[in-house]
Amino acid sequence: MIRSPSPTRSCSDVMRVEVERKFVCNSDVHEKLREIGAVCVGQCEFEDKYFDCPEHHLTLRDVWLRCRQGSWELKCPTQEDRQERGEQESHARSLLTRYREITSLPEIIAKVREVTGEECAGHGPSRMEDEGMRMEDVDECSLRGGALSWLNELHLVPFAVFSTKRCSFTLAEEGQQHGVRVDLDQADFGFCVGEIEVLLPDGGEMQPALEQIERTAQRLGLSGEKRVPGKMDAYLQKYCPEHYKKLLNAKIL
Ligand SMILES: Cc1ncc(C[n+]2csc(CCOP(=O)(O)OP(=O)(O)OP(=O)(O)O)c2C)c(N)n1
Repeated sequence: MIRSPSPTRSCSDVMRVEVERKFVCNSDVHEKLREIGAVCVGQCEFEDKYFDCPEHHLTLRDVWLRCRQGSWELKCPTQEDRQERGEQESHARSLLTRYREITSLPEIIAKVREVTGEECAGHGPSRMEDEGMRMEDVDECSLRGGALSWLNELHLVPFAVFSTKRCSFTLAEEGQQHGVRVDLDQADFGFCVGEIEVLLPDGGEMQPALEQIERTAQRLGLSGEKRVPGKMDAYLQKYCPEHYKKLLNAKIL
């Protein structure tokens, strides 16, 4: 298997917005990608370890902290999403997600503190052991990220760990400065999903990205009306049903 230089992508911005549409990955998707001129830019395999406090204060606010191959990333809702939450969404928007991505560790720690209002910290000793979590589960990421202390202090423990084999494609479009990226993911717990994705600098114009994704979906012949579940939906449903139920009830998933 070819390993791309970075499974976390090459964009060097520490803050950017990821706009994406997931799709059900059927057997003819490779052929379809070839037909529309998508170029395979590599395959890679990576492990994701997701963290939250035992009370799920982060994920219940739609904030996703993970360590991928030693690099920390935080995904949180954009300003627009916060405004739209609870309002009727347009058809196209309901299939699309937008998240701000933060990759600078000091900014991640600051954001986690802000989001939880430090709810995760300061309630006595860590509940890792109560939750059956072991420090060995965190060591690789935390050591590469600097130190264990911030995870411990904020009572953050891993709640999902899985590996993904990813095949990535780019699709250029006439008149568009940036191509669209299509990822085909195969998770090690038996789940496959495709993603059409555009990365924007923070504050970048959203509408062209939404239209580019819609055009790509049409070229791939995608017609689904319903939100397509991602790897996390499938993982939690299978391994953490109580956590999954809470997120469904809170309309996060
Ligand atoms: C369709 C949909 N996707 C994600 C969420 C929220 N969410 C759940 S887990 C989660 C974090 C993982 O995001 P995802 O885009 O699924 O990650 P991945 O597939 O590894 O792609 P990469 O980050 O490499 O581009 C989010 C944002 C949602 N509510 N609805």
